[in-house]
Amino acid sequence: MTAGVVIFPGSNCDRDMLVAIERVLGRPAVPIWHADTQLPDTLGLIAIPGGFSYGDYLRSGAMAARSPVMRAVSEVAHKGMPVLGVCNGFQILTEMGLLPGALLRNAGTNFICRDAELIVENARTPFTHGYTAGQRITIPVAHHDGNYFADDATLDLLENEGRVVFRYADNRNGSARDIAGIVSAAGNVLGMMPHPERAIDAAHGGTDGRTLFQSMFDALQPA
Ligand SMILES: NC(=O)CC[C@H](N)C(=O)O
Repeated sequence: MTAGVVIFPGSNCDRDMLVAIERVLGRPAVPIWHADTQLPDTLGLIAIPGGFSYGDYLRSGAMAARSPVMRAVSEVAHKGMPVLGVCNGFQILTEMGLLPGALLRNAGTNFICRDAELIVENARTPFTHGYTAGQRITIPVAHHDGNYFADDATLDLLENEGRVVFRYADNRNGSARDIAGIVSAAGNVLGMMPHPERAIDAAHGGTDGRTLFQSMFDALQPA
């Protein structure tokens, strides 16, 4: 199984994501360029990293969502391949319609860059089964468009289906219902604003992100 990391012009967390996967999985991840139209055959997992794809023009993630490679990503996501979108990756997944809602400008309009305390709401997903429900973890955030928005009916649906995976313990960006991360109805697509790839090594100041990568890889191993 190979893990791929999609790279757009303006991505800036792609290297961190490649390194996080390599460190935790023990095998190199493959970079996938935005203009590619085909994905490698050996791919078992796709990560869409953070950054400012296409300069965040129009809206964060709007142009990346329409780039050639994302057609192929959408196809495999619909077939059940795990897809992790972090920060700009989450924005791209909502713009593609793979996840509901939108990421609006932060309440207060400031860029927020800090360690965020999260509550693990659902520890039964392929991405979070190594955590325990209710566990508090610290993962860094760095964004200006992290204010999760969806209408009330969608928010109720997400809550009722257990699709809210992470919540902010201290919500500074204004996200509806403190939502920091959600999964798709089928459970194989996770979007989250905090950066687990920035919390995998003690030198980062914390390693709470490691469990997310470990959970994903464990879920992919044949039984
Ligand atoms: N770190 C990131 O991925 C930044 C995401 C996005 N472009 C924002 O600032 O909201």
